[in-house]
Amino acid sequence: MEKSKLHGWHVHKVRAFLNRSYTLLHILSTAPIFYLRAAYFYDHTNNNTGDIYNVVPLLPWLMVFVGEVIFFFSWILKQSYYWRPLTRTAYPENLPVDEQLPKIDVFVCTVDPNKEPTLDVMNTVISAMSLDYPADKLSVYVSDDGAAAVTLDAMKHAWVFATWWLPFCKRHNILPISPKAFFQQHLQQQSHNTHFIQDYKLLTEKYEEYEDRVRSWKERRGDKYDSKANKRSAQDHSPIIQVINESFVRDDDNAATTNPENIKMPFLVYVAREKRHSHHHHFKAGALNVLQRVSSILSNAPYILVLDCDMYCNDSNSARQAMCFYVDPEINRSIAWVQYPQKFHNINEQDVYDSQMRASWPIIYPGTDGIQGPILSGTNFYINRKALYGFNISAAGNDNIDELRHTFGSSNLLIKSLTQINEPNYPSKFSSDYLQEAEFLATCVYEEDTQWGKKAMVEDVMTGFILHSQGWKSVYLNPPRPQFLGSATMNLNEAFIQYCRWSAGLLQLGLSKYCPLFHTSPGMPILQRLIYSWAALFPLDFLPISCFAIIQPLCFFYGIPLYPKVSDPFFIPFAFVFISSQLKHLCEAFFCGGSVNAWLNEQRIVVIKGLTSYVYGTLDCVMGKLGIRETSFMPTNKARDDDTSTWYLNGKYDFRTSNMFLVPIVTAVILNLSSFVVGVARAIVSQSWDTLFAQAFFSFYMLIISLPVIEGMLLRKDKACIPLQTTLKSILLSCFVLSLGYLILVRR
Ligand SMILES: O=c1ccn([C@@H]2O[C@H](COP(=O)(O)OP(=O)(O)O[C@H]3O[C@H](CO)[C@@H](O)[C@H](O)[C@H]3O)[C@@H](O)[C@H]2O)c(=O)[nH]1
Ligand SMILES: [Mn+2]
Repeated sequence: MEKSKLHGWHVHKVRAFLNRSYTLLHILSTAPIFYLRAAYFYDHTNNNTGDIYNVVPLLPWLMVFVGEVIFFFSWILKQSYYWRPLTRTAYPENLPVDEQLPKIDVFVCTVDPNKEPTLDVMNTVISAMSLDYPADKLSVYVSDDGAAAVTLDAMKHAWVFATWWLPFCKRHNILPISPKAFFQQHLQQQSHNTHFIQDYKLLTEKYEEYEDRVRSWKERRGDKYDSKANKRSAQDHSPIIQVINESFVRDDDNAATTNPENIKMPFLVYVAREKRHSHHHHFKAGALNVLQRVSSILSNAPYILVLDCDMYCNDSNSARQAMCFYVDPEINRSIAWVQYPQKFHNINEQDVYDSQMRASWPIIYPGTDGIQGPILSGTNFYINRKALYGFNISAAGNDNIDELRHTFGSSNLLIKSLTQINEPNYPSKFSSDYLQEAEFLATCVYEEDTQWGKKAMVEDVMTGFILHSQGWKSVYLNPPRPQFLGSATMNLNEAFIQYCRWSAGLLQLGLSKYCPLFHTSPGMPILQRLIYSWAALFPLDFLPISCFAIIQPLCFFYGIPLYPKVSDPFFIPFAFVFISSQLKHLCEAFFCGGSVNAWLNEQRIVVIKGLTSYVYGTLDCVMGKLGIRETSFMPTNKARDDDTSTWYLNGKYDFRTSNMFLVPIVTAVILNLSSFVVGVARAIVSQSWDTLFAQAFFSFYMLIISLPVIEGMLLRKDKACIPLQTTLKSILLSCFVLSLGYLILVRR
C-alpha cells in the first residue's frame, strides 16, 4: 500500500462472473417457457385443439402468464444489483492533520417521544458527539418534530453527561461509544486496570445520575403524555431553536457540575421547526430541509451525517473513514454521499421478519456501488452539502442573486453561507442575530415560492436518484465493525406498516414522470437505471406473488393444469428455473452467514409482504396520486417492550396485527392447504399425476414455507397466535374465492 493512499476498492471478479453466468443461463431457460405460453395463446385464438387446450380455460393461463412476465421483468431489473459487486476500504490513518479536516454536521431526527424513548434518542446524540473527530469541527443538530419539552430538557442533561463521557472515551478508547450499549456490557469485572476501574465507577454514577434526571423530568410531567394535547401542540407551534452549551445548562439549577475537565465540546443544537395545520410538513424530509438551512448559517459544515434517532454510533471511526473520500482531491468533487449499512442491535438468529434486510448490506449495496454508487438509504450517510444544494457538479455555482433567492429563499445569511461551505474554519455562530435568522429559516413560510422541497431534499431514494442523475457518484463503506446500530422492527405489525410506507414511498418515484425506467439522463448509465427501476417498482411484485399464491392453488383445486406434464420436455425449463432460483437464494443465504432457515424465512416473508404491504402500499400511493388520501409517515416503535421482544427473540411470529394484514395471508394458506388436499386426492383417483405434479409440488412448497402460519392458526394457543375469528373470516373468504373460481373456471 502506498503511504498516502486514502482508500481502495476491489471488484469481485469471480462473483461477478458467477452472477452474470447465472443471469444468462436463467434467461436462456426461460425462453422455452415463454415460447410455450405464447404458443398456447396462438393455438387458442386459432382454435387448434391440442389435448390440454380443451381443459384449460384462457383466463387462468392468461393471469399466470402475466404473473410470469412481470416476475421475469422484475427479476431482470434486479440482476443489475449482481453485475459488478465492489467493496471499498478506507485508510483513515493517512488523513491529513486534524486542523485540515473539513467540518461535519450531524443531523438526528426524532418525532414521537412515546415511540422513540428520549433516553435512546439522547444515546444517539451522545454517541454522535463522541465520534473520533476534532470537537470544534463537529456539530450535532437534533430535529424534534414532536416539539416535546422532555427532549429539550434531556439534551441539557445529555450535554452535561457528555462532558464526563467524552474525555472518558478518549482516555480509554472506549467502544462502543454509545453509553447505553457500553454500560450494558458490564466490562468492569473484566478489567484489571485500576485507573480504568476508578473511572468506570465514576462514570457509572454519572450515567445513572443523568438517566435519573431525564426520567424524573418525565415522571414529574407524566411519563406518557396526554397524547391528544401533545399532538395539538406538536402540530401547531412556532419554531424553537436552542444552542445547548455551558451557559444554557448553568441556567438550570437542576443541572450537575458542568464540564469538569473543561474540554472542548461539539456544538449542540436543538431544533423544533414551526408547525402549522395550514402547512404540510413533509415528515422527515421536511425536517432535514430545515436542519440543512439552520445549520448552514450556524456551522455550515460541508459534510452532513444523517442519523435516525435510534441509530447510535457504535464505533468512533465512521467520520474519519468517510473523510478519506472527501479529502481525496481526485474524487471529492464528484462524490455526493458516503453510505454506511443499516445494522441493528436487536436482531436475533432467526430474524423471522428479515428485519435486518439480510441481503441488502453484503449483496445489494456492494452491487450498486459497482455501478456509480449505492442508493441513499435514509440514514447512516455522510452527504456533501453542495450536492444537496443542487450545485451543479461541474459549475462552481451561481452568482445571480435573484436566482439564488428564488432557489434558496430570502435569507441573506443563508445565501452568504453558500460561498463559505468549504471554509474549514468557519466558526460556529450562536449570537442572537444568527439564532433569530435560524428561527426564520425554520418557519413554514420560508419555503414558499422557493425551490425548497421541490428540488431539494425529498426522502432518501428519490434524493439519491436525483443526485445520481445529475452525475454525482456515491460510495458504500461496510467496515467489519458496524459503525451504526439501530433498532429493528420486532413484530409483524411494525414490519407491515414499515413496508407499506416504503412501498408507497418508492412507488411515488416509480409511478411518477421520473420513473427511472423511462427517465433518461446523461449522467446515468443503463444499469444504474435498472437499479433504480427495481428499487422504485418492486412493490408491484404483489401482482405475480398473488397470482402464484392464489390463482395457482385455485386451478389445482379444480384440476386445471397450468404447467406441462412431467413427461413433456417443456417441463424441464420450469423445473430448472424454479430449482436454480431457489438454489441461488440458498447460496446467498449461506454467503451472508445465514442458514437453510434464513432462506425459508425470506421466501415466506416476501410472500407475506407481497400479499399485504406491497398491495396496501401500492393502493396508498395510487390514492395519494389521485388526491383521495394523504400519504402519512407512521414512525416505527422503538420503545422496547418485553412482551414483544420475547416472541421475536424466540423466533416466533407475533401475529397481533389487524385483520387487514392477517386475512389475506391466512386465506392464501387455507387456499393452498385445501387445494393441496383436494388436488392430490384428485391426482390419485384419476391417475393424473403426470399433468398435475407441478402444481402439487408448488402447493407443497407453499405449505412448507407457511408452516409457522399454519402453526399460528391451528396449534398455538398463546396470545400472539392467529385469532380464531381471523381464521373463520379467512375460511369464509376462501370459500368465496373457491366459488368464484368455480363460476369462472369450471362453469364457463
Ligand atoms: O414526521 C416525521 C417522521 C419521522 N421522522 C424521523 O424519521 C426517522 C425514521 O423513522 P422510522 O420510524 O425509524 O422509520 P424506519 O422505517 O425505521 O426508517 C427507514 O425508512 C425511512 C423512510 O421511510 C428512512 O427515512 C429511514 O432513514 C430508514 O431508516 C426517525 O428518526 C423519525 O424520528 C421525523 O423526523 N419526522
Ligand atoms: Mn428506524
